[in-house]
Amino acid sequence: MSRSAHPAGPRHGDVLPEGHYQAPPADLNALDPKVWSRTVARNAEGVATVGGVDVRTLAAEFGTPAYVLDEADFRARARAWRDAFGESADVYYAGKAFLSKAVVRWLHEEGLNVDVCSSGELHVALAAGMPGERIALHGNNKSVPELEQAVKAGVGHIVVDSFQEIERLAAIADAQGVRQPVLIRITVGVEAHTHEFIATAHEDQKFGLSLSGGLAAEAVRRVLAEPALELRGIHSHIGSQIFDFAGFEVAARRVVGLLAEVRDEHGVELPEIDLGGGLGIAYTADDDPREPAEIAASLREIVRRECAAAELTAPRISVEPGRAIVGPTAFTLYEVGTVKPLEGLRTYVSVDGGMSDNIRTALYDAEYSVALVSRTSEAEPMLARVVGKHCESGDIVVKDAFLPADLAPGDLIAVPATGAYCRSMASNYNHALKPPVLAVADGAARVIVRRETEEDLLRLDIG
Ligand SMILES: Cc1ncc(COP(=O)(O)O)c(C=O)c1O
Ligand SMILES: N[C@@H](CCCC[NH3+])C(=O)O
Repeated sequence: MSRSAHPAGPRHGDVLPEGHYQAPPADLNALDPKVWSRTVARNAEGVATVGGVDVRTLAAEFGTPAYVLDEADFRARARAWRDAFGESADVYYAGKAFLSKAVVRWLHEEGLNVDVCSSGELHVALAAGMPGERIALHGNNKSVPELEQAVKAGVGHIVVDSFQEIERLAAIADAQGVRQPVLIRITVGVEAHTHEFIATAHEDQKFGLSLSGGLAAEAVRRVLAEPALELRGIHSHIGSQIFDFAGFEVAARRVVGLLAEVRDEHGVELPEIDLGGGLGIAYTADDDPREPAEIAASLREIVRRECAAAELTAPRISVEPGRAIVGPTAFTLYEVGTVKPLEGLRTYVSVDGGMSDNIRTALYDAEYSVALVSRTSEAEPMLARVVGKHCESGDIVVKDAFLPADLAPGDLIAVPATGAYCRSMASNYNHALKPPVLAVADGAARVIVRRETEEDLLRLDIG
């Protein structure tokens, strides 16, 4: 088909009534390594491949939509974080980004720990063989059973988030006859430059205990007074999808400041600080993330400098990257169902998934890119909006992106950088079936999380 297939669709250069859009890439067939996982390429027929398997084979064998995870890339990124922080630090992969048994096994093999924030995540981590001491538990409202399970599993530490939780956890640890290591989550008052829904260190939100309001210092007093709790350190997580490193710098400085106060008031030097996760990744070619080695070097230097100034022994550092490890390693593969040009606006490309497999665009106004992957095309760029099949006009996956003007039903398109917070935030809206996660490596693909079926839905519906 040629460009004339959709004569009414706007082209690059057309004046749009609202919003902005990314400039069309110089080559619509290129798969920019900035946003695609590392083994993605096109074969001689122009079909995109990942881990040596072409996407048409994946679609034929496993159906669409599907999350396609590049195992070699995942392992390489996990290793890069591990190596960057070395033996004197701990890397906890944030399971909320995406957790499955296969992923936990890879993390275990690559020497990383796991951070979980619910009994569901804890259960998966343990079921995959992650030792309890390499798991950390988070959450602003952990239930009593969740705390009991975590203490019983011997988790390495629990990050406490309220005075009530300190009491609750002390009672549980006491009843189980153990001394539970804990960190205290504090809010350092940093306004992280990210979407307000994913910033977590300002004062007016639900996480942590405020440093400036004195709640953090009071939490230290209360934990130290509990014989069943062992205060190991302080935790700060300032938000997510952050590129500006200044926030981490301020957070590290304030956390070390609290360690100095604790030493002065209680005569104890806490051995650990956890600076959380939150490092941004490239969703489009405009994003410029930092490498783990550079991040590790900056954090170490800030902590070293601040500790030297406060005459403290530098504590062990832990970090909790989620998105930065898994985000870039997967794409979502969709089949195009309908193509609807809207005169003077843009062309709506409907795919067989939508906000049920990627809520981030609707929730955070997130930017994504997209490409035609089942073939190449020499047609002109067409300004498109990739939408799902849900009963909601906000059901948008990619707001503005250029696709070839000959795009047609049956073509496969893929949205890169969907490894984090897409499957883990997927829903059954409109009774959509959650897509499978396929792990691809060395020329072979396997299902690591299977597609939901209608029987799964009916099994839950016992009415
Ligand atoms: C406490 C904590 N640690 C780590 C993370 C992981 O963040 P990210 O996936 O942005 O690295 C989060 C989520 O933002 C979090 O709340
Ligand atoms: N789920 C969010 C980030 C929040 C991370 C958890 N604290 C996202 O998709 O960007």
